[in-house]
Amino acid sequence: MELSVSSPADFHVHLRQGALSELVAPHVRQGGFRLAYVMPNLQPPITTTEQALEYKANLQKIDPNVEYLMTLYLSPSLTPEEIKKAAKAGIIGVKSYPRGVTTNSDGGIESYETYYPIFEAMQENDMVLNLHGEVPSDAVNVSQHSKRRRFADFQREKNIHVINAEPQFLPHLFKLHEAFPKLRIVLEHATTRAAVEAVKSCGSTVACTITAHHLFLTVDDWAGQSWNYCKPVAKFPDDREALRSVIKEGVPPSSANSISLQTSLLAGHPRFFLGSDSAPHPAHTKSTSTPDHGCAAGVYTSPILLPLVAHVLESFGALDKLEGFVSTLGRHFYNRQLTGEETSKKVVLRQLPEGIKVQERYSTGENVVPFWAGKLIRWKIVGQ
Ligand SMILES: NC(=O)N[C@@H](CC(=O)O)C(=O)O
Repeated sequence: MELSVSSPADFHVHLRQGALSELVAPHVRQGGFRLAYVMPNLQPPITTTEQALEYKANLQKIDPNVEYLMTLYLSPSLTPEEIKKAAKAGIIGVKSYPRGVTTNSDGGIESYETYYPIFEAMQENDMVLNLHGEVPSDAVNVSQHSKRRRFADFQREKNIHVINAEPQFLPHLFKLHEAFPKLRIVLEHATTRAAVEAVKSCGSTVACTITAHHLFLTVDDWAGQSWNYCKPVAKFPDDREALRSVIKEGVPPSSANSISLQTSLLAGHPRFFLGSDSAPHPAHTKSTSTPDHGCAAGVYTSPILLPLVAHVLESFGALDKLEGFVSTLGRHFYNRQLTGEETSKKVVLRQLPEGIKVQERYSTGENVVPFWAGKLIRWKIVGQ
């Protein structure tokens, strides 16, 4: 059996810098994708229009055949004037990382209200706010435990940890949406039923990305297995079920905005689409850790992305939603609809009942291990 998909688009991908970028940027195409929405958490982070355009030019040198959509990193140096400039230069979004929750988030934000003038400018200039939807953990550590602590101290703690960090973030999403109803907001890489329900309950300006790996994994798969460790961490089976169900959901045309009846019924919920959060790390930072520093957070899916998504959608009976999930719906939200000519440029997948093994690692100067390494996938790209 063969399937074809029009111009797949990955609406959340980490393409890194330097030698790692040289290795991983070409994997966007190799994985079947034509558009990459590029994350700005480099070192130093991408905080200005100039930096974003320079980064884009570097990526274009590595692979000119991908459309790169650029983002800025939300930080105190960003101003409403810079937002206007960025929008004019074709930069699409601003990514918010709460301080300290994930890779390169030390310069991340501590309070959303501080940034209201930025969000106002983004709303006016039709830029997208991309949210890493977790609040920082405040679990008591061992050394604090050993000190004498008053009851009031315990009450003040919010008991936040990797499992509840996403649900605890959702009030911020509601507040932002209420304050800026016209601002397009994407809750990135949702992992919980609570997040799915929250996004559904918001208006048409709020959407949500889902990764391929979160459709496979639950907590049992990363506890003790560093290659599957990413932020937000995969949650419980019921949460994974919610992610799978919303992809399968067909919706009536009234709530599908301008998407046609036929497309909306075939495509799944119109505000949930793929953002792989493909996040490569040098292999040694994933496989070893010290008592002070755990392993790096991030799962790498770019080189196998389209076959991987087809494989997992097939496993839960959603193969008919593939094109909506990886192309049409995200493109619709981001106003990157295809022209007639582009629609006819298809990526073709062939089903391999016996499966094909995922490569164990990718190397040049750097060495990166992909998700599902050594395991079988039932789909292969045969034309693009
Ligand atoms: N997802 C991850 O675990 N890691 C991402 C950062 C992020 O998006 O959280 C990375 O840049 O490595």
